[in-house]
Amino acid sequence: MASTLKQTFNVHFILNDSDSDFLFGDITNQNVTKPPPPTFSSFSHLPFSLHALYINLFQHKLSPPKPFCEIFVFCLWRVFNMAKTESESVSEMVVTLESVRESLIRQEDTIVFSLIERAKYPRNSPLYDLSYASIPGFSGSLFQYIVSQSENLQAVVGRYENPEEHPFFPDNLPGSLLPPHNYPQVLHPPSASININSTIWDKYFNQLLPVLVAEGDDGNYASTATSDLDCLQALSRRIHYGKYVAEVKFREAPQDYEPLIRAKDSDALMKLLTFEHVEEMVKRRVEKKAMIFGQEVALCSNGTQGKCKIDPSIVSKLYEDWVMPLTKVVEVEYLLRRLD
Ligand SMILES: C=C(O[C@@H]1C=C(C(=O)O)C=C[C@H]1O)C(=O)O
Repeated sequence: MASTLKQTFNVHFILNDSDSDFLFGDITNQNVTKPPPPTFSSFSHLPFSLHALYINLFQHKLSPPKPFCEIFVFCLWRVFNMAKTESESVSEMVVTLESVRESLIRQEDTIVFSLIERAKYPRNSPLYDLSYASIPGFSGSLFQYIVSQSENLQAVVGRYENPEEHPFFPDNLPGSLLPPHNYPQVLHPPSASININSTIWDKYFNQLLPVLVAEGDDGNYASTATSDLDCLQALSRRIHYGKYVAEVKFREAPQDYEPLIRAKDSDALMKLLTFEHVEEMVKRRVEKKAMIFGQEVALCSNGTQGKCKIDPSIVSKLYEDWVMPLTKVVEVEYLLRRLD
């Protein structure tokens, strides 16, 4: 289905409002019918009724004067170009299993780099200690304070308008002050309520940090907090991207998913959306990335070759134990709402 849509978008020119309504409607409409191919009459809005004149000339077998031909060709070129640009921006909205997997692969880089950065600092536990900092008007750890303040600022500048982003402190966030951006409407709207950041937070601090960083306190709390937040946001974006994965899987096989969704059979949905061989590749690839991105780079041999800034097996374990399982939890949650 998705590849059919992609082909459709790539060949069809948007020439008037009703055509573009048709295309934008396609994204959420499962009963896609093929749009009519562009015909000569599609160019009827050419300036100065050129097309009517041209048809008359053709019908009467007259040959138009040369400058007229040139203007006509120029106008045609403009219309084709406008149509092409618009058609390309529409095709960007087309998501396929291949394109979402490419995005997940790119997000691995962000996650691995952010973990390497966090490992630069020791644990710095006062940052997370509820009794360490007393901030007037705020009850919580220094880290919670930094995250909630950062999210407030990010909300004002539009971060959470993007359906790929999910805040850790969603309550009482201010709205965006920016003009709205036209994000592609790919997801089924009820999925906006899915946010498993509290689970991600818990696993990050209780399972990942203890094995990723060394014990100790170097006082760099603000920098450490920035690194933690980078990791958490990258992990959150990756895991909630499961919404997009679920949407394309649903679109590609609604006949398989619909009965399970209606039966609210979470276990069967989980089984249907799981691809073990893909998960195996993901684990091996992130381990390799951690090894390559984290290696010491020296111009001449100084004994640090082969040394790695983080243990690559931690990253593959992280993916195996909770990044992929949580992504699939998001996928199931999404599918359970898909027919609402
Ligand atoms: C994300 C997908 O769904 C599942 C989750 C995966 C993951 O989190 O990397 C990989 C394969 C699938 O079992 C996918 O099919 O690509």
